[in-house]
Amino acid sequence: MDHFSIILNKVKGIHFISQQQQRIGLLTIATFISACALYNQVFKRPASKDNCPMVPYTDTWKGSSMDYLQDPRAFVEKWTEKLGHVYRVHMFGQMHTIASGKYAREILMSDDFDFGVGTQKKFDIFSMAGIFDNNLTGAIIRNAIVKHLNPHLKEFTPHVVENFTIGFHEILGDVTEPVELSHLMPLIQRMVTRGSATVFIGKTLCKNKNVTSIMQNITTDIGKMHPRYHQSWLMAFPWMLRLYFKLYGRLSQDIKRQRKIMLDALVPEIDKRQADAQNDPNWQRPTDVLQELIEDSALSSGKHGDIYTAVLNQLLILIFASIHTTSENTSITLYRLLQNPSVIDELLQEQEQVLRKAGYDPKSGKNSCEVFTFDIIKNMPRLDSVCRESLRLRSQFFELAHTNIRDHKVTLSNGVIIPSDGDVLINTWHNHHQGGDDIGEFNPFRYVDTGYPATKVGDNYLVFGEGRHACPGRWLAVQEIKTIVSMLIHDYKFHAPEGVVFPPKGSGLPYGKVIIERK
Ligand code: HEM
Repeated sequence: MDHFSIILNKVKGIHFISQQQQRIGLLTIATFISACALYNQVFKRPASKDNCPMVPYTDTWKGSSMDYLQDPRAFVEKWTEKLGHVYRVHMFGQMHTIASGKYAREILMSDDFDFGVGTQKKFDIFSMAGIFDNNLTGAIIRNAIVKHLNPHLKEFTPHVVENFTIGFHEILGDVTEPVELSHLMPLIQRMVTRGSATVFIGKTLCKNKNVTSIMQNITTDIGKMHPRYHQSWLMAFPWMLRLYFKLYGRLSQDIKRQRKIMLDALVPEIDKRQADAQNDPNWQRPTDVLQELIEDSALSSGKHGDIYTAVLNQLLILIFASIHTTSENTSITLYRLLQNPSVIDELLQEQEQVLRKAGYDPKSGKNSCEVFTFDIIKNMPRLDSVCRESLRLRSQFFELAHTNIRDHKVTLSNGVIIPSDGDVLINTWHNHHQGGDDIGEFNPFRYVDTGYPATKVGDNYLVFGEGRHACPGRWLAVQEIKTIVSMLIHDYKFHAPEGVVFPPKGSGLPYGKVIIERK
């Protein structure tokens, strides 16, 4: 089967007029795109006039992609040592500038570079989710989080904790006998989804299982359709990759079905809220993100389509940014604890002290729903440090793609030129490994009393980015991670009978069987 038939089969539900027309159309597009790609690679290589060193490569199409993917850690360490903080690597069909040290900050702090544009070139999850809003802006969701979610975290916490418990029971029931899990992710994803759903869509909609199932799985489901898993050759053709993303979002029956389920739930809820706000004198305004979006003047202006579609698209952006990221990082923290069980004991001692000080009897058998309030969690510096250390040590290498969005070149302070539309990857691994001799080790209480909580971004902690676009949801994320860890270690005993593996490549997500037993 040729490449174009394969794309067609992968992009579900394509219905063109005839097979022959499909082929002619796609071959024409592909020939044009390949010619442009070749032109870009041969004639538009970034100027070497800026003396930026480059990782040598022989394969014009793959560049250094395979070397990097096979052993990213060795690749990053070798070339950073040889070439320094800023160098070029040809990967995934194009030249990238790699930046570490202070140059990472220079990129992240600059308005000339954009994370959204850079990321979408590699994985345009918005198009793949059927979001085709030309006026799309991240400012709306950022505003809803910064102005309305973060200030209310404390009051959200009881509902979030209650829903973590519901999520736990949905997956594991009462755990009357020890339960074996092949991986922690499904449990954590459900807990994070249930907890986040109360904050995002409110106390009524969060009970809709069809909606929460989509919230939990849509990022992974779309991720699995990325060509890197089934048509990796497409990665060498950035233009074709973009075409694939768009076609998938336009034609996938799965996406159409998921959007319809979400809309079927959202439309009556939005209608009801709008009617109640107008007609019910005793109406109590919900404090969730959904209400902020309904009232957002830009979304109701019609510029982003009808209000229902506009709100759905913003909620999807929020879901993509939050559920999978928080679930992954909660699992990473828990696997670190499973790898270092003595740290769990130390965290339990901290819990006991904090709970006693707050007037709880830790042995009273009270369930964790009631005890883990916002203030209790805030008073656990050792837990916070474990969290920061676990996230810092995550296997991440060249991340946070940023594109020069200006129509002119940008020159970094060392003279390196980033052409218009040029891409920079941040060498997170290098920055996260700057410090003392033990910086590569898991030192759980490294950050206790240092003034560096898990939410504080910095040059050597880029988990949440840095600068004006640093993750606005990190307070909720860290609060969720710490609460889930606290609840689980408070009520259950955990162990990993076959050990835990932190793979140095791929997603970098740790794995290992886990046995959970009620205390
Ligand atoms: C551990 C979990 C999370 C991680 C690791 C994470 C990481 C990130 C990173 C690296 C960025 C890009 C920052 C930059 O451009 O410099 C980002 C942006 C963003 N995150 Fe998070 N995030 C997490 C959880 C959340 C949560 C829970 C929310 C929502 C409540 C959220 C909402 C956003 C939004 C809206 C942006 C875009 C900000 C903008 O463009 O101005 N994230 N996040």
